[in-house]
Amino acid sequence: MSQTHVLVLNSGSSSVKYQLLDMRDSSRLAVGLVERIGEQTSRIKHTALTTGCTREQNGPVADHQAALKAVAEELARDGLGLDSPELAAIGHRVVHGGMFFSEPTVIDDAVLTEIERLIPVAPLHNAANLTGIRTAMALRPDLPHVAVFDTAFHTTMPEHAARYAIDTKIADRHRVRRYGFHGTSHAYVSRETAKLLGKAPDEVNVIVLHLGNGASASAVRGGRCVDTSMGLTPLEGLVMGTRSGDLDPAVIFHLERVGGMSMDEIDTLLNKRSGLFGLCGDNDMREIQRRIDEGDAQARLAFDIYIHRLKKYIGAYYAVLGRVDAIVFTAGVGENAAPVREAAVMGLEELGLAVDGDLNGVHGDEPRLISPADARVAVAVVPTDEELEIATQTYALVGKGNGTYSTALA
Ligand SMILES: Nc1ncnc2c1ncn2[C@@H]1O[C@H](COP(=O)(O)OP(=O)(O)O)[C@@H](O)[C@H]1O
Ligand SMILES: CC(=O)OP(=O)(O)O
Ligand SMILES: [Mg+2]
Repeated sequence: MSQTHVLVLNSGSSSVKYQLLDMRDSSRLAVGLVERIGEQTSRIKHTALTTGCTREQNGPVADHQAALKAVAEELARDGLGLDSPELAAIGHRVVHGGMFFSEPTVIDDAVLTEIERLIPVAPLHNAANLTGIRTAMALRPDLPHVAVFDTAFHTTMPEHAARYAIDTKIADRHRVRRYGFHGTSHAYVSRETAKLLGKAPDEVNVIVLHLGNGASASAVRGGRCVDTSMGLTPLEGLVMGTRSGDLDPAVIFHLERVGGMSMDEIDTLLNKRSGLFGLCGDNDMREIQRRIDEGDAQARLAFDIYIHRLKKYIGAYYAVLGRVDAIVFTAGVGENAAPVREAAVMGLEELGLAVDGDLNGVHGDEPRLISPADARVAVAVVPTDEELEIATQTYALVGKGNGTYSTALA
């Protein structure tokens, strides 16, 4: 039997998203999500596209290892288990790849060690990624497991965008630089945007706004990333669901010296109790919009701070690129929250940016333009598909192309 299936695992800090695809036509055979891992209220939602059947289970899932076992069981119930002879490879999203990985990479011991070494600079993500990989490798040690790194797409950033203005020797010794994240999404969405404009990726300059729970912006010139808003860790840049994004680094000294907080407490504050959640007690944009509609001033201010930061990055990346062909919104907030899109470009008409109210209000799953027909710069909504991109890169690497596996560390 030919091996044409790829399983993609996207292990997040408290969730595992997965997709099984048949790479002959990139069709999805099964998709699912385990969320709120480690809590009493975990939920597993699994859909087999082969039968159209969806199952949901509620109840505690203790950790990522248990979550992976549950995923394997769900797939097996539909005859799509991990023991399938049709499985060609398993692709894993890995958030931090440091300086080493600019390409998808077959995972071996050296790669595992490097992903582990990077845990301190992606604390919410790399540990979960690693558990996902180890559990899946134990279930199918015979298959190639491929890591696709969030940082990879950003390795093209020029030094003047990637370096912080601190002592070069200290920065180099500790590998302190801007790496950027969500790269798989920025790569996929910028390419799809070129397609939507009827152009080749190397012909267009795009500002991608990936607004999910984590959020980042990138400036993409001719298909290559030239700047992005996340830095050494996924904390820098935009206001996010629970992360602060940019702040004066002296805030940290102040909270430690004057506020009496420990470094761990400040870390938790900035990563888990800041952003929209810290500002108004909610991190879900749907809830924030509902509260604004009811006249809630705290939710309104949180929204305004979120938009103000977003606008500053649009302006910054406009300046970095010089010429912008499209601004594109993606991920949970970007794809669904029309008021965010409208507010983000409001007042930027002089830059050629506007949204058409009717087009912006239409909900859909397809890439679409929301700018007026005569707009100088296209404004678009392009749903991201990190899992499809990971599957495509994984399948290409394992060989169906050149037949060789390579690791960036070899
Ligand atoms: N219909 C909607 N309207 C507004 N915001 C939404 C909607 N659906 C999802 N969101 C936002 O998207 C976020 C999740 O985005 P997603 O890209 O799935 O995040 P992640 O991959 O980081 O978990 C939610 O927290 C919520 O703020
Ligand atoms: C890197 C990052 O922030 O990822 P996520 O949005 O999945 O949390
Ligand atoms: Mg995401």
